[in-house]
Amino acid sequence: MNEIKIGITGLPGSGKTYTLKRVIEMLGKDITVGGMIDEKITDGRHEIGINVCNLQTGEKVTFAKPGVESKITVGNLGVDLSLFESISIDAIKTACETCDVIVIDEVGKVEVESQAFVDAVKDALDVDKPMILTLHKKSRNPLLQDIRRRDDVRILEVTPTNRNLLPHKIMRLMNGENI
Ligand SMILES: Nc1ncnc2c1ncn2[C@@H]1O[C@H](COP(=O)(O)OP(=O)(O)OP(=O)(O)O)[C@@H](O)[C@H]1O
Repeated sequence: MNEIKIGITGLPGSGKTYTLKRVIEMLGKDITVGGMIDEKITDGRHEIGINVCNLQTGEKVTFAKPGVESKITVGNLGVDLSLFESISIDAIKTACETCDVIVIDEVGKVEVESQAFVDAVKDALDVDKPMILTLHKKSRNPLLQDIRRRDDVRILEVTPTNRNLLPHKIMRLMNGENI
């Protein structure tokens, strides 16, 4: 597999995580995928929490929930960065050491508040392995700006029109096609 790094970007709710999950399914069981993924919890109408999951072990923790006192918030959810770090940092480091493909979902406004996460993402970008990241589209955070400027990261935007095709395009890029 090609050692390509792909950044999936797009507006909130455009389908970045969905695209990433489709690609992971399409990679199949013979490829080991590691890293972390954010998962929104809803009650059908409102977001009531955010989990961070270790893709390899399945371990997960709810790091944003109502009632958590924090300077960092997402709507009415308070963010506990130390809970976020308790899963994400080890998941990224282990993926860099042991997996075929590294996944980081997502490099977003909340996540970049964690310096340990920022450092882990920077280290992962220097590993010679295929990598897929999802990226907040508008944030001007320095890490996101750096990733957008790197010439070894191919940035692809999910839109309502391309969202069913994009996983196939990503697979072709990972298989070394020059498209
Ligand atoms: N290609 C698709 N086909 C069907 N449903 C989709 C598709 N892409 C996304 N969705 C649905 O749209 C919703 C939002 O998708 P998703 O969570 O992937 O967006 P996101 O860009 O990661 O959002 P956020 O910016 O909030 O993290 C989800 O309920 C998802 O299941």
